[in-house]
Order: sequence, then structure tokens, then C-alpha cells
Amino acid sequence: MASLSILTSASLSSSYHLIFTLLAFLLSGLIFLLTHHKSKSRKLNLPPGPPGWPIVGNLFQVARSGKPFFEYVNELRLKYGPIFTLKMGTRTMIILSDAKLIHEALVEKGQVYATRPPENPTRNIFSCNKFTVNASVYGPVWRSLRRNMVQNMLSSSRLKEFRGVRNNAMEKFINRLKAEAEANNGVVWVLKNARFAVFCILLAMCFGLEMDEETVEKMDQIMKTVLITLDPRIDDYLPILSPFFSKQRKKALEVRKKQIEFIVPLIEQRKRAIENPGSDHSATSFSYLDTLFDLKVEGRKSGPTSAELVTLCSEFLNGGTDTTATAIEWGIAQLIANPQIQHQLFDEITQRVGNKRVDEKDVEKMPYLQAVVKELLRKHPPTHFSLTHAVIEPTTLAGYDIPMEANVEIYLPPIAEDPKVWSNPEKFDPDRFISGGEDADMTGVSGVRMMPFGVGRRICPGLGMATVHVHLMLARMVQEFEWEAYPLGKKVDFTGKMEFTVVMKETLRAKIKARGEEGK
Ligand code: HEM
Repeated sequence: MASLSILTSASLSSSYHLIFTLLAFLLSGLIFLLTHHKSKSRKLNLPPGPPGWPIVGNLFQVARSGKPFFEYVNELRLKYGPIFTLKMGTRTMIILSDAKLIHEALVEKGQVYATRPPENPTRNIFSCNKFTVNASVYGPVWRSLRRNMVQNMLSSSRLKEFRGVRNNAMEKFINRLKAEAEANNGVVWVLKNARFAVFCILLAMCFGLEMDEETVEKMDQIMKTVLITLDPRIDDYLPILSPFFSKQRKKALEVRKKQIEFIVPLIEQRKRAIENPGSDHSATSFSYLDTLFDLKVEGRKSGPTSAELVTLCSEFLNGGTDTTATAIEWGIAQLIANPQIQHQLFDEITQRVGNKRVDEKDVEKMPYLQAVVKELLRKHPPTHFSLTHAVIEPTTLAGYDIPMEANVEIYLPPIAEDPKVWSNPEKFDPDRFISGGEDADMTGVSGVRMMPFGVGRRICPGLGMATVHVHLMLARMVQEFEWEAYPLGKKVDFTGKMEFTVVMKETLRAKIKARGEEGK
């Protein structure tokens, strides 16, 4: 979620295999030395285990496997169980994938596990030395930034104030889908359009300015370039190699400069609009920026600098865009693969709202829609890893030492697919939450069963807003259109691919048919 590049660990994307495979062979000797030196000197207090214990994989092996990182981790999990260690160059990664262990760490010992590990130099450029909610270490800066974001933007009362923004974005979204379908024989791209709709909502909330499509596209382009620049590189794991990456560092600084040059004028525009009320017709009543201009950060005399404002706005935009759009893509894929679920959802919408457009207030009267969204987030958590955690002091978990310098990675999918907890976990079955009586508490307070938003002190603060967006978008999409596979009859391929989030490997194209006036 997670890094303004919010999803630090999740962005260990398959793309880095290419770089790794080339470089790793040359560097294998070096890695071997580093790995062995570190594992001997760390003196982990661990129970006896198979050969190679406690470190079950390293950078070289990950690269050599040629597999996406999450697939590699999943194989190790099946072999070594719910807690194991990878030595990724100079970094120690402890991977957790068991609900009880995660509850113990993130909820019961929440404060101990509430910090973040040091960032690499590229990330530091974009996070202004960790001046964001997601990257800041557990302490006064994190508390001030998070409190501000939650209380002033994401609380349920604040969220209601942006209902108009969401309704506008939904109308644009439906019209874009209609126009694309008209131009392409009824065929539309799902992720791209969903992404655009969420991005428009977040932009309006963030800057308090109505933007034309060109500005939105430009901003989107910049955000994507930033995310690509933040993709992990081999020198993140072996800093000794950083002199070989000076070109990439220079490029990162250029991208940062462009980002600042594009966003600062928008910040200035918002400032002028607040200082001279009524002077700017594109200005709306309230925005995230307004809360940041006067932000008091514990332990600091002055408010955020321009560069820090750019970083905080980017965090707000990135945190909720790809994550939400990814959920929509998987959701529509499941509705296509399960037409009876789509029918049942459409029936509920028609019964509850009749001829009018679904509004977010209607969602509470729609138990089946709620069940579909829960099942979607259980079966397809948009990120397969939570953000990387670290401990504020050395501790132990299940008898393992957890040292302060370790990256604690939470691998999410096995939790929501545990057959001890879920009946028939493979099946996409919203009814499990209705007649099946299963429970989907996503906060993990009383026990972890599924955790698409993380749990504990660093749980995603956007949980409430994201679920409003997913409910509303899915409901509007199903109310307006019937969704079918493209080409017609094609079986949906549910293989995932790790990018910033875990998207569908075969980007979803769907055939849509307007439902006609009687359906609205
Ligand atoms: C379906 C949509 C979303 C998903 C699946 C999601 C998922 C996550 C996850 C897994 C984390 C990491 C939690 C941890 O560190 O243990 C996270 C953190 C975070 N998310 Fe989200 N997120 C979503 C939407 C949003 C939205 C809409 C926003 C705000 C605009 C947002 C802002 C953040 C922030 C700021 C953090 C860092 C929290 C901290 O470190 O204290 N997310 N999210």
C-alpha cells in the first residue's frame, strides 16, 4: 500500500529478475561471502532445523530461481513454514505468513513492530528523508502525519464531505466506459479506467482543485515514472555496488525535480485560492493540502516545506490509486467468471435502489454487495506483502530472535486461504459471509483472518475510504453494464503479476452491454 511508493516490499517485482540475473552471476562470489559472513556473526537463537537453517534463501538464489519474488517466497513457505529468513545481500528479511504469529507481532506486541527499516537512498529522495506516514519511523513525525491524515481526511465524517467529488468521478467513469465501448465494439479495459476514476477522486481531495483531463493525465504519468524509479535495484541489497549506479541516481534526481516542478504550482494555486476566497472557480471547499499548510509536527518548529508537501500529496495519491483499481479489476474478473454472482448482485441493486443511480448511502442496505467486496478482498488482496515492518528493540517471535536491523515482511495471501480458518478457501463465494456465517473482520483486533489492509498500529488508514470506493465503483459498474469475457466465452485467467500491486497477468479486457433504462 505503501511507500510513495507505498508498497515497499510488494514492489519487489518480477522486473528486477532481469537486472538480478545479469548481475547476480557476476557477483555470486561476493554475495556468497557477504551471506556467510553475516549469518555466522548474527548468532540467531533458533531451534534446530534443516540444513542451511535459519537462512533459507539469499539474493543469488532468488535471482537464479527466475521466479517472481512472491512465487519464490510461497515455495519457501510451503517448505519451511510460517516464519523463515532470507539473506538478501546485506539485508535480513524475516518472512511471516501465519495469522497467529502476525497477530502476536502486529497486534499483541504492536508497538514493538510498529517501525520501518532504513530506506535506500533513492527512496529517501522521494520520501524527503521519511517524511511520510508510510515511511516514517515509529515516533513523533509518524504520529503527527498519521493523526492529521486520519482525523482531517479519512474519518467517516470527513469522508462524507467528499460525496459530491465521488459522484462526479463516477459519472465521468461511466461515460468513459460508454465512450470506449462505443468506439471498440463494446470492449473496454478495466484496470486503466478504474485507475483513472480513483485517481480523479484522490486528486480532487488532495489539491482541492478541479483539473482538466490533460493535467490529470500528466500527473498520472509523473506518478508512474516515480514508481518505476523506485523499483528495487541490486544496489539496494548490496550498497557496496552503489558507485556503479550513479547514472540511475542522477535519473532519480531528475524525476524528483520534474515531480516538484509539476506539483508545486498546483500547491501555490491552492494557497492563492485559500487566501483569496472566490477568486478561483476551480477551487473546491476543502482539501488535504489545506490540512498540511498549517500542520504542526511534534518536535519541529516550522510546517512542511514545499518539497515535503509534494511528497505528502504524492503519498495520498499513490496509497489509494493502484490498490483500489487493482481490487476492481479482480472483482470484475470474478463477476465475469461467475455470472450467477453478477446476476444476484444486479438483482440486489435493482431491488434496493429501483430506477435511481446507486449512491454510497445505499450500500448499507446491500448485504450481497458487501459480501462480494469482502470476498474480493479476501481472495485477491491487492498487495501480497504488507509494507515492511521493523522492531524498535530486539525481540523474539515463536522462539526466533528478531533483531532490530531485520526487515519483517508479512506475506498476506496464505492467511486468507488457510483451510483451518476458511471453508473451501479456493472458491470465490460471497455467500460464505451471508448463509455460511463466516466472519471478515479486517482490523485483526480480535484475531487475524484476512488482512488486505495490514493490522495493528500501521494498519492502512485508508481502509474506510478504500472500501467506500470499491463498493461504489462495483455497484455502479454492474448497475450500468452487463460484464462478459472478451473474446466472448473465453475463460478468465486468474494468474497474478506483481507490479506496484498484484494485478492480473493478462490485463482484463471485458465486453460490456448497457443494461437499458429499466435497469437503472
Ligand atoms: C483497496 C485499497 C487499499 C489497500 C488494499 C491498502 C493496503 C495497505 C497495506 C497492506 C498497508 C500496509 C500496512 C502495514 O504496514 O502493515 C497500507 C498502508 C498505508 N495505506 Fe493503504 N491500502 C489501500 C488504500 C489506501 C488509501 C485510499 C489510502 C489513502 C489515501 C491509503 C494510505 C495508506 C498509508 C498512508 C499507509 C501507511 C500507514 C502507516 O505506515 O502508518 N491506502 N495500505
